[in-house]
Amino acid sequence: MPTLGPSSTIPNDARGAAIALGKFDGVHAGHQAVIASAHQAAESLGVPLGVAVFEPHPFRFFNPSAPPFRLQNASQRVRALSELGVDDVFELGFDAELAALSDREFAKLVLRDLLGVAHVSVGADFRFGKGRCGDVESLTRLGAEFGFSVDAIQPIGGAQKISSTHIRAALERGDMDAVTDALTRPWAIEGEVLQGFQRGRTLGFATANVALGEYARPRLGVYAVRVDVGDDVLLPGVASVGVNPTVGALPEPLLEAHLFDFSGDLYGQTIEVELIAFLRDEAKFDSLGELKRQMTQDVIDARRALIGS
Ligand SMILES: Cc1cc2nc3c(=O)[nH]c(=O)nc-3n(C[C@H](O)[C@H](O)[C@H](O)COP(=O)(O)O)c2cc1C
Ligand SMILES: Nc1ncnc2c1ncn2[C@@H]1O[C@H](COP(=O)(O)OP(=O)(O)O)[C@@H](O)[C@H]1O
Repeated sequence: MPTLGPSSTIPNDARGAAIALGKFDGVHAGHQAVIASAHQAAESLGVPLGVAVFEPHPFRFFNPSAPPFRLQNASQRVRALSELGVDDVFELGFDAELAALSDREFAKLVLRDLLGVAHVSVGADFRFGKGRCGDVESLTRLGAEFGFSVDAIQPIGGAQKISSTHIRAALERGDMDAVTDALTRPWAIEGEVLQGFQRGRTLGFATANVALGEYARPRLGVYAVRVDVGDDVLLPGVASVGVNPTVGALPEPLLEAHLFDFSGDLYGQTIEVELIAFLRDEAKFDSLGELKRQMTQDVIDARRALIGS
């Protein structure tokens, strides 16, 4: 999907929506509350429901060499938003031109001229415009000037407020129950299956390898997983997220998923791997025989962890 800029145009029937505006990386329970507020406005105004997101993530734009941190790729976000009943997702290209707009210019050029919004819902701590100059108060004032209503939604989750930062911290601890609760769905890595060193099949555990790319790094180790190999059926399996110290460490952690009771060819296909439960930390074994013994045990542990999940 091409990203939109202040000089883009959108189809006429997509204009005039009630939108939720933000980064929405993860589409977690807190984001869902903001989108529900826009949904209500869309229904009462009789207009489409839209979500406007920034792509790339503004943090990435300002910190090009920061470590990977994303909870979702752009197509996972679009799918999660469609499941909430969102009619249109507007990806606003976050570049030097957009970053330089003042809060008033953003409201005028993007919200009024480009999208023609009827309503905007944001999180209460939403900031926008050059140097984060705009906030809910200025957005509300600009809405009155440019003809849209504004709602700001307080964070949900009480003292332990649900946030992308809190989810990333839970991923680093391997606390997949906390991650799944906050996201309202398991965390999943989507990517193309790459060629590895072909050692897996000789060990008796063929593994479909997916690069982590822009995804946040979860705790390194072994997980019980469910894998969508492209037909919306979830296949059970066990996966390692690690650098494989036993066979000579990789420069970057890699996701390797072994699917139970499966023997197809997945190279080049896009698969989505849901990390359901953390089983153990990655270890360096003295021999391939010991690694293989542990992997056999991992399969048993993963099968058990997947029962009832
Ligand atoms: C369930 C599972 C657990 C694994 N645990 C470890 C581990 O603890 N230490 C390690 O060095 N590699 C571990 N690995 C990675 C293997 O070293 C790797 O899959 C194997 O070398 C095949 O690599 P290849 O796909 O590049 O051929 C694990 C892999 C799987 C599927
Ligand atoms: N049960 C399975 N789980 C995962 N991948 C499998 C399975 N059966 C066959 N495959 C295929 O085998 C490939 C992995 O084989 P492997 O020997 O581990 O090589 P690689 O080093 O490329 O990971 C996968 O990418 C997939 O195409």
